[in-house]
Parts: sequence; C-alpha cells; structure tokens
Amino acid sequence: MAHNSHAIPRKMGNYWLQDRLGSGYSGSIFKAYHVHDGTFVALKVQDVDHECPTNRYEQSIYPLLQGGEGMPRLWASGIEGRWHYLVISLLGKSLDSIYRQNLQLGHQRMDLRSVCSIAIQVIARLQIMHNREVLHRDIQLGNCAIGLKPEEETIYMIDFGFSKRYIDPYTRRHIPDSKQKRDFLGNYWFTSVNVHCKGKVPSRRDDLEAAALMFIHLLTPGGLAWTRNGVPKSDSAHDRIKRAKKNARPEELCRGMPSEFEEFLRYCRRLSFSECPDYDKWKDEFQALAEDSGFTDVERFIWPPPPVSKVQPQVVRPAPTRPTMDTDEMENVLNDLAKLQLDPPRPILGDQTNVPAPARKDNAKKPRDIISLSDSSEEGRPKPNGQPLPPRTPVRTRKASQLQKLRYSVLDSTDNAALAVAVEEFTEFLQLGSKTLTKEGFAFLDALYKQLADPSIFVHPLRTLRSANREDNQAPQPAHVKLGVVARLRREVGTASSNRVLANLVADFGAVTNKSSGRTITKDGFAFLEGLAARLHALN
Ligand SMILES: Nc1ncnc2c1ncn2[C@@H]1O[C@H](COP(=O)(O)OP(=O)(O)OP(=O)(O)O)[C@@H](O)[C@H]1O
Repeated sequence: MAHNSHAIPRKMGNYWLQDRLGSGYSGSIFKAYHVHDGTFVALKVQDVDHECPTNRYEQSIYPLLQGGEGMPRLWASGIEGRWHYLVISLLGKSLDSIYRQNLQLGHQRMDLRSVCSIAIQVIARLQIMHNREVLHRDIQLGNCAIGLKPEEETIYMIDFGFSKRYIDPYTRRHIPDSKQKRDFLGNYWFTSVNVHCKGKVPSRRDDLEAAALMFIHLLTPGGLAWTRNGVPKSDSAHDRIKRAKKNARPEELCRGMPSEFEEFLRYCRRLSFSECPDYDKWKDEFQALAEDSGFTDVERFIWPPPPVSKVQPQVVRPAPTRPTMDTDEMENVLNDLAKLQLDPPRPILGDQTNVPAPARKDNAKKPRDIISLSDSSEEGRPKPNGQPLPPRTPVRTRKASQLQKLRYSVLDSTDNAALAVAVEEFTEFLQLGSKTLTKEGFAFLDALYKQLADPSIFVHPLRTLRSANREDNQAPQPAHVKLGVVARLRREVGTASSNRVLANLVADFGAVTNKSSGRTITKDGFAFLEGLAARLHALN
C-alpha cells in the first residue's frame, strides 16, 4: 500500500491533520487537533483495504484498556473516504528514539536507573493488559512511548495492532496451545524464543519474555548481538537471527548485569503456557535493585537520568551503638593485637575435638568479638550486640540480601547445629523461590566451606565461588555430568565422617553447579543440601 500523504484528506472527522509523527508497516500517524476545542491528538490512518487491517484490530482492543495507567485514550474512530482512522492521546518520544539519542551521545548502553524504571513500568503495563485479558504480542522499544508534559515520567504502551484477547469472551477459557507451528508474529529483536524460533502460540509469558529481552538489550553495550546487523533482508539472515537468539544462554546475555535480569529472563522462560506471571514480585525486584543501587523515586521514568545522589541508602543507617575510638586509641589497640601470642591456637569448628564445650543452639548466632572495621561487603550484617539492623528497604527482603544474611549466619556460627540451621534456611529459601544459584548463593557456599574446613583462617574465594566469566572459559558441562556428580554427593553426604569431608563435598557441589548451564539446583541438589543439614546435626 502506498502511504501517500497527498491522498490523505487534511481533515478526518472532527480533526485537522498536521505533521506526520511516524509511519509503520500498515499506515501513518499524524499530529492533529480538534476543530472546535483545539485539543491535540495523534491520528492513525490506514487504507481500508489494507491486507493487514491493524487499525480495526486496535479499534477493538482500545475499549478494553481504557482508564488503565499508561494506556492511551481512544477519542474517536471512523472512516473518511478510503481511510480508516483512530484518534488517540498524543504522546511524546518512543523508548526507541530515546535509546538512539542516548547512543548518539556516545553511551553504549542505558543507565541502570532508567532500565529499572522501564522494567517496573513495562511490567505494570503488561499486568494491566493481561488483567484485562489482552496480550500485546509486539513488545519493543518503538511500542513504548513517554507521555507529554506533565506525564513525561509515565511510559505508555502503544500499537495494539497485533494484540489479542487470550480469554475467550464466551467460554471464559484460555486460548488453546497448539503443537502446530505458526508463522512468526511480533518483531525480530525481542519476540520470545518460543514464538519466534519455535513457532509456538503466544501467551502472557511471551509478552514478559520480550520485555526481559528488551531490558537486557538496553543494558548490553551495543545492544543484543542479533540486533546489530539491522532488519534481515533475506530468509538466511532471518534464520541467523533466530539461531543466535535461540542459542544465547541467559548467563551469557546477562554477563556483568545485576542478577535480577538473568533471573527474570529465566523466570519468563519457565512459565507454562497459560500460567499467570507474578508481576508484583518482579516490579518489587527491580524496585529493590534500584534502591539498593542508590536510586530514588525509580518508579518515575526521568529522562535524562538525574545525577546519582551522593548519599547512598546504605549510608543512611542508624549510628553504631558501640563507643567510638580516636585514631591514637585505634593504633594502640592494633599494636597490642599485633603483639598477641595466639598460643594455644584458637579452637576451630573444623576440628570437633578441640571445641571446649558444645555451644547451645540458642547461642549459635552469638556475635564474634572482633568486628570488621572496613569491609564494606559486611553491610546488612547483624549488629555486634546481636540485634539485627533494621531492613534497608521497606519493600521486602530481596533474594540477594536474604542470601547475604544467611551467609553471615554461617560466618557467625560457632557450632555445627547453627550451621545446620543456616543450611536448612538456605535450602528452604531456594526451594520456595528461584532455584538459580546467584553470586550471593555461591558466596554462601564459600562461607560454609570455610567454616567447615577451618573457620580460624581467612581463605580467598574458593572454587565454589561463581566466577563472572567462568574463569577457565570452559563450556558448561553436559547436564548428565552434573546430575551424576550431584547424585554421588547426595549419597556420600549421609556418611561423611567429619567437617573436613563435608567441606570437600560442599566445594564439589559448588564447582559442579557453577559449571552447569543455568546454575540451577536440581532435586538431587536439594536432597544433598538436606542431607548436609542432617549430617551437621549428627556431627554436632
Ligand atoms: N499516540 C502517539 N503519539 C505520538 N507519537 C506516536 C503515537 N503513536 C505512535 N506514534 C509514533 O508513530 C510510530 C508508529 O506508530 P505505531 O507503532 O502505532 O504504528 P504502526 O503503523 O502500527 O507501526 P509498526 O509498523 O511499527 O507496527 C511510533 O513509533 C511513534 O514514534
């Protein structure tokens, strides 16, 4: 179809057309104003005979979305001559144009604050659409636009030409899945692997996966690899995009990013066809990530991003209750410590024979006497008087901080019973939520290894620690190798004769999970952890 503006009348219904705002595959969109009250709107025009009458589809979807936050208002629709038109709220820039502008300014990727804001708002928009039984089916940067002043901090969803109801209005049932391959519908960059590469029927999970890929794209220097050669001009180029998208593992796509992005992508891919996603959980995750990174008011999309506040939230914490020391006093204490003869050696947990008396379980979390003075990684650690610090964010405890707290419980443990409790809590926490072992999960295993091997020494991060680049650069091992090793560990943990033996099993467990694709804990893995807790009780 030719989108010839000369052929389009200057007036449609009660609106005078002005500049063209954009044009897509199926038509054009103009700025327009009402002939009587002068209100500005956006007017979408399409040839009535267009082979893909997306304006008509949109016309049927808009009424379902009216009143929802971030949903444009439909003011009017109709036919003028050979043109079908939709009159909708006039909006500002699309995220695509903001992203490109940012690239032109020399930024290879978007800043974390903006991406968290986009994530929170886009997930909220999908929640509204899905609650109203509508799938978007074409999530991309060009289909998200910010409002005009005073709504420039709100992200709107646009372009419902591919949208569809997923609940049958008559039977009230979810649309059926199908084994038959369908033609791909959506966009090259972000449409989910299931829909794009496997020809599956789109459902809520696919809108969410497209959003996840879009967030990851924004944080990837230069964007996702398969977007870099532009729109494919041949079938073979399109096949290359599909292959690259299908083969890209979440941990590779999200390398160097906060773990929330990898976990969100994995979560979307684990959802079943008709499952309702947990939108609130993921909005909270991105909100907490932003707050932990020192950003405030992140639910507002502020562009350009405001300068990062110098006062990080971690700093705004209650003053320590312990007495302060001046520099001279501190120097004296350090000199005295240096002169101390540590003989006989401090009792260590790894060797049960030299622990003078078994500590009671309620003493388990008794704090140590020496407090780290400079290690900033200790934030969130219980205060020396045993009182936990107030939570940093009122939202809820995030996975990372929860795992960090468990790690501190391990480091503060003075007997095996306390270690067993920490392992039980760790196991339960992962069973209830994401089963992916993040860097905080590996840090927990590291702490456990250290306590079991010899708690009196400082150890450098062990082989259980997850490395951002898989330091040996090896490809992940095949799944059967992991399954075999974990099954063996599960068997051996029940008969381990000492903490030292348990330490080695923990190290092997960390190493095999680190090398596996996905770094998820399997059923056998959970059985291993449960067996470990039981053995720690037995060896107490
Ligand atoms: N309400 C609006 N206010 C301002 N600009 C808009 C509005 N809606 C769309 N645009 C601009 O027009 C472009 C095309 O709009 P839209 O995606 O709705 O049209 P389309 O013909 O369905 O496009 P596509 O072929 O990309 O699906 C958008 O990327 C945006 O820049």
